[in-house]
Amino acid sequence: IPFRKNASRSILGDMPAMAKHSRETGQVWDWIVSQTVSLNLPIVQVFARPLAKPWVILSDFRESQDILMRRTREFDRSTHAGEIFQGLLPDHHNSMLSTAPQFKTHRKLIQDLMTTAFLNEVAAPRIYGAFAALCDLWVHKVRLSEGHPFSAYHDVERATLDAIWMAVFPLAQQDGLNARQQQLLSTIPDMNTSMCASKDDPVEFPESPMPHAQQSILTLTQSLEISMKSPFPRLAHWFLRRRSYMREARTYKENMIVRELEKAKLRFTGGLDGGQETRCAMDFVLRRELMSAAKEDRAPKHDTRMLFDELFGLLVAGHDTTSSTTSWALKLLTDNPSVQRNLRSAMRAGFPEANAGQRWPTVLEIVKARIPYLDASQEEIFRRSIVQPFVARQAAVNTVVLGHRVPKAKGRTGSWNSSDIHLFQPERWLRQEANEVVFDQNAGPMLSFGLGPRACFARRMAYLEMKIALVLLVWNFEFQTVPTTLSSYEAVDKLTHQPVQCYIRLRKL
Ligand code: HEM
Repeated sequence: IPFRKNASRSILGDMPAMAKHSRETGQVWDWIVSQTVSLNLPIVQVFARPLAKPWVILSDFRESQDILMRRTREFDRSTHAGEIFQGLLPDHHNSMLSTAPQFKTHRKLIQDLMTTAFLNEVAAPRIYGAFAALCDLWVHKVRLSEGHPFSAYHDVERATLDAIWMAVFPLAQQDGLNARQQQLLSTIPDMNTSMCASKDDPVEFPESPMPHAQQSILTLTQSLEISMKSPFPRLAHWFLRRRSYMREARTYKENMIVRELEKAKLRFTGGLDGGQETRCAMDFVLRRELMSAAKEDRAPKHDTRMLFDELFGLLVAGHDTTSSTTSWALKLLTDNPSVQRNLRSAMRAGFPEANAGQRWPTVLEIVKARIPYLDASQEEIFRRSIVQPFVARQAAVNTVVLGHRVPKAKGRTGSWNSSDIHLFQPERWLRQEANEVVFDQNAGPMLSFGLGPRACFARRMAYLEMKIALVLLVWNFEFQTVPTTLSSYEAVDKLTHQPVQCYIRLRKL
């Protein structure tokens, strides 16, 4: 398998080139992908760690699809990817190989969380509440910004953290982060925008302080950037965890889960058959443990490390990914006004009662909605944002694929035209069927959530969240163009692939 000749001359392999690129651009994964482009091959080797086996970079969708979905005995989740999370989440299934003895028990504990019952009845109303709070906040920002752009980055980060927090633990909407931010802005009469030299100058709003519990989750999540970028993830995270701010964040997080568990146990004192109000993911997980214990005739185990880490893992995996995706979505919609207009018209037609009543679509209407252009837009957002730019597997047995080109398998998935693959075009996910336009999820390749048994556990929740976010935001606001100095497509690789700039200029509709 070809590799960069310079890499083979040093014990550090490709590391110096990767580190230089990362220092200069803030990105890593585009350098790795660029190797397949410069060697003009779909399979190359990268020596990313000293004295370790190289990474094989495969940029052929069909081959990847085959490995992820069908060759699951030959390839398991990569140990290196697991090590990135191990320091922070040692007892989360994400850190484990599929063959690990505990993997199935962990998955069983959280299996109810992607059921339609949980998603539609518990997660959807809470996600809706979080994005409704974002819309309310932006009404204040429209008033205060007076047509000036502002960065949406922290607002989106707060909305997605609120959404996953409310889905995992009980948290009243008025205690959400954006509700607090809204309270703060409601007390400000104006932002003195007349002092700005130009209408294109961005406005900076004051931020309400982050509560300790939420700040601890952000601090701990951000710590993964260090393990993500290090050739020795476990060691790098071990050193980081010795720092006092990390120890403090961990203590806050642990105490918060202990408190929430105690409250949940009280909610469950009605016994197995009575009074079990399942209000959040924590309650679903506890109910599953009670059921397993009753079936196996043993006492329920509430305070296991497995339970702590699986719940905490939902917060970690659930906010950074959706926050980065929503930030990319705002940029793409801002820079593609015709898509934004088409999407809004499709929504107005798709929610006729809300349109006639001049009200927001309800959460139930959004969950039930089948609007091909909305589905296509969110699919295109996931395709174009690629917030996790790689899917990692390791060979579990000796296999022939790595050294040899394998003929392409023809599958149901279509293909993209390389001349327009970089464009944001929801239409690529639509096709004509008899007299109607339908959404076609197999129109072309996309690996944004991985594939196969170790694909994103919460893909259904992520789709639900993006659908609710798109409906509420595009229904309520027009995203107007922002100056080119505030709309670059530069990115930075942290835990996820994030835009450096996420400025918006809003008009309330
Ligand atoms: C736009 C949003 C999201 C994107 C793009 C995304 C993407 C991904 C990707 C690419 C993987 C690795 C898949 C593979 O190796 O085949 C993954 C795994 C995972 N994701 Fe997501 N994700 C998103 C949202 C979420 C949310 C909201 C949660 C939790 C509430 C979540 C929980 C997980 C978990 C637990 C895994 C590990 C699965 C395993 O190890 O088997 N993700 N995600």
